[in-house]
Amino acid sequence: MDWRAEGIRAEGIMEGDAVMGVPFPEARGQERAAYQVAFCPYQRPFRRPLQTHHGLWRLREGIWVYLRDCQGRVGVGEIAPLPWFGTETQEAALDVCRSLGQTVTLAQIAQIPPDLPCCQFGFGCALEQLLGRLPQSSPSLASASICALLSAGASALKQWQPLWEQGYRTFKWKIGVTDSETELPIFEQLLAQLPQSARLRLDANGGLTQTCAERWLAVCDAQRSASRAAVEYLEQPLPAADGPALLALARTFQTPLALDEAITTGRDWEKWLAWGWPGLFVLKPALMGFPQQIRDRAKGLTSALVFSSVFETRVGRSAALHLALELGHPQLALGFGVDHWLAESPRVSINSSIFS
Ligand SMILES: O=C(O)CCC(=O)c1ccccc1C(=O)O
Ligand SMILES: [Mg+2]
Repeated sequence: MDWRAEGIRAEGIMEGDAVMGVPFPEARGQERAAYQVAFCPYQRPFRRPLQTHHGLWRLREGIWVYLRDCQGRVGVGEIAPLPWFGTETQEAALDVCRSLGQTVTLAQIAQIPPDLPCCQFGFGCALEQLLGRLPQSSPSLASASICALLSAGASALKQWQPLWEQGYRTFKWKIGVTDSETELPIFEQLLAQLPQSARLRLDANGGLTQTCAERWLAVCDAQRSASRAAVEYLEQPLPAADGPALLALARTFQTPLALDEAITTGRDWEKWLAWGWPGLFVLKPALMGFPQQIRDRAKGLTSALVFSSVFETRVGRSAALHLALELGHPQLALGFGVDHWLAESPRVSINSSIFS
């Protein structure tokens, strides 16, 4: 994969802001600036494998990207691929990093193509941090503004209380992992246990059939009128490709729906907007390309955006949370309560020896 050649050729057309103006408005006039570049792949195991409709996930892999300019200003970003959401693989991202020499220009970064959205995010965040557009420090957030991810199945019944005591008020529970005969009774137990002020998000990861989704939503609607803890929404009940069926469900039931797997690319995003999707949009910044594109895409949608983690380390998390605070609605908990799932975050250090 040699997109670098493209980037170098493209430098000729970098005078105007046709290309540069979009991803990095702060850097106008610096199109030819070259940055020293370094990268560091990491691996981070799950304490327990994460179970979703897509299967078991045991190891989070990604890459930290470092840039340094001629004044010694440094920025760091994270590439955290999620191929089962349609992004590039870790290997493809490593190919991109390895294909670079010791320096990269702004023009080359701006030319990373949309089929490498995690690379766009990683390099884009590193550059924005260096330019002062994204802060270097992580935001600190109260647990009440974060949604904590519970284990699938009956383990959730024992898991929510300690998290409640830590201040979490919104929880997410994966469904469509086993059959609904097993999951529905656990769901009803969970709702009965949770304090009335708690909110529960369900995430099927596209794993329900039409009939099953209707059953789940009928139960969710009934629970809403029973003034129990509320189901805030059901995320991606049907496969991403079932557009018309998803729209019909959203229009039939009271319980809101959220799109996740269905909106992984910019083009999907446009399509669902054009269809007039009445529900919520899950936005996983680390999968969504350049930070500036994320800002553009979020415009006018604030109250419908649910920001969500992809188990990135503190580098990507910090950038994603800054974007969430900038673009999201304060009443919608951020889907970043996932740290209890992973082994301690690998250490990230920035010092000169990173740059050869
Ligand atoms: O969104 C959240 O609250 C937690 C994060 C989460 O569920 C998730 C994390 C990694 C990959 C996919 C998903 C998902 O929403 O399906
Ligand atoms: Mg989801």
